[in-house]
Amino acid sequence: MQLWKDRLAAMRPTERSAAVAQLLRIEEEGAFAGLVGGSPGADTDETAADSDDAEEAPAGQQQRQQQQQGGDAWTRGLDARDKRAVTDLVASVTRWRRRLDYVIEACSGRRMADLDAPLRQILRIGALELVEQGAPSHTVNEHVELAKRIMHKGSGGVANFVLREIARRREAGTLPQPPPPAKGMSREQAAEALAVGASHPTWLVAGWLQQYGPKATMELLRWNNRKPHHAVRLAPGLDPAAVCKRLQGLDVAAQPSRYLPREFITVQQNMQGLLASGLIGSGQGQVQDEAAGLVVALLQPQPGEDLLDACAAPGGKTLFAAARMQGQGSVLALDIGRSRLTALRRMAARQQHGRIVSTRAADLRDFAEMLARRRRLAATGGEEAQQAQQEAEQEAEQAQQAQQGPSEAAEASAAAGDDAADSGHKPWPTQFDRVLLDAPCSGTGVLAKRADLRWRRTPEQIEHMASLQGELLAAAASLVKPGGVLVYSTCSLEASENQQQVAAFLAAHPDFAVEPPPAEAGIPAHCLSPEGYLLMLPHVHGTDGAFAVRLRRSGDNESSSAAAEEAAWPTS
Ligand SMILES: C[S@@+](CC[C@H](N)C(=O)[O-])C[C@H]1O[C@@H](n2cnc3c(N)ncnc32)[C@H](O)[C@@H]1O
Repeated sequence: MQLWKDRLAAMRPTERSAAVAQLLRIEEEGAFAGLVGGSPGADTDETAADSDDAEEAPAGQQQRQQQQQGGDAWTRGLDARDKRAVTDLVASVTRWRRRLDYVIEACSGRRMADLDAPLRQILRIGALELVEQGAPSHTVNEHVELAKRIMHKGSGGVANFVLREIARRREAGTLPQPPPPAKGMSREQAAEALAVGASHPTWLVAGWLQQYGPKATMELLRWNNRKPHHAVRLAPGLDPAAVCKRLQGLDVAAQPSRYLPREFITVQQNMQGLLASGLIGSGQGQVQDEAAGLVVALLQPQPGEDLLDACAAPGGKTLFAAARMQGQGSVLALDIGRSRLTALRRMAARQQHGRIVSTRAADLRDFAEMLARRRRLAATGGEEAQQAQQEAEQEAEQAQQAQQGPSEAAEASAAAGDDAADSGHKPWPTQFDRVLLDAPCSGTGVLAKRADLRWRRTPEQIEHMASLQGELLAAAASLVKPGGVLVYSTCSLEASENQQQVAAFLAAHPDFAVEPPPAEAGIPAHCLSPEGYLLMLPHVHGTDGAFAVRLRRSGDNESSSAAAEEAAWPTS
């Protein structure tokens, strides 16, 4: 183990030392910038709690597990308020990292890459406090001490020199500023200038400049650097106005959502007060962005229908859909991530949806292939059809046993007060009335909440995701009944993951057509693009970014459906 790790673990933690530890985890282990030592489900302002979006990094999962097991040495002894301060500090440093590095490099004449990793984090924290938060110059002493304790005297000397120089230049009004974009710059130069100033990767800004233009890009960059606000979906039957009134009494600035006023509220500030109110802890409210809610509104699940949520975990949309179905029908929540489905089942039971929600851990492509085979067998009639039916029943039972240990089954059953534990036994249909494909994506629409994501994404990943999305979309389409509805959604702002996916899908699936949402779906007109897509832009709508399209499968064109299915899933 590196020396600094031992030293960090041995010292009595402070907010700054804990922040250094977490920043190192993000930089070296790919952890995400949120939730330092908090309890799961009680995430505060800067967490991934409601960005039911981009996948959770394995390191992030490890971190959650560690926290569930009582936290780690680096936060031991810090109370909940301190931990939230650490979370905020980590998020701010992560968000402003590129700009802070620019200032540090300009003031020190050294490249960040040449400094040791812990010293980089200390300098970033110090620079943030001095440059962005107006901390008094004498706080430099504390950073110097921290550098000496975690590393050695020499590191303290570097911290002293660099941070004093930043403080001096701040007093003199000569802090180095990244050059703003100017006339005559090439597009690449303008992207670079904007990206350094707003602390984003250049390639991302260059793409947005091309797709959205300079004005919208600058607004989006500003949005991503603001402290995010959150929305909460309320349990059915709760009156948003009454809940907001109660919260206002607790000094929580809350109001009914302007997009989903009957089910959501927004919380502008004081998330701590919200958590203290017990609304989330009691299961009466779930942190969920309004844009995610609108995706479900676009899907319009109806009581009594069979619904497949094809990429369901962690389950925010599954549970909202189940709430809309009022306990009637069935919701199959499928995801490749088995452990995240366990959490989803617990939440479903807690929110009284255990009766209609069942889960399945599988790759959607394999699952679609399996059901296509079952349909083919069933279509042959006779013995083979019976075999298909038996297979379905056995399979559902096995899945139930594999996924639900006895204690969990009992818990779900008790919490739901019904036969929740048996709900998974019903064989799934081979095609569904409605299918939601909330695809794995780059998550570029949630960068305000996921400060680390902007540094983790690469153009190659987006290319890879786009190709996966195309495959998942074809698989999901095969699971839609003739006449049924397919909603494809992402929390990405990239055309390659959104509009271009739809265009490619429609070209390969003539039995599907875009269906603009009917008035009853309640989607405000200004949230829809001219093509009828749901398009939530953070800087325009004040929500997470989201894209969704509602596609209707024709009911009378069986041959083209079958042809498309055959093309997607060869029978061999
Ligand atoms: C955007 S997240 C879904 C968020 C979820 N709909 C919600 O609202 O809480 C995408 C999900 O797709 C899952 N996934 C990725 N590849 C998959 C595959 N091949 N088959 C099934 N699920 C997959 C990931 O595990 C992740 O949970």
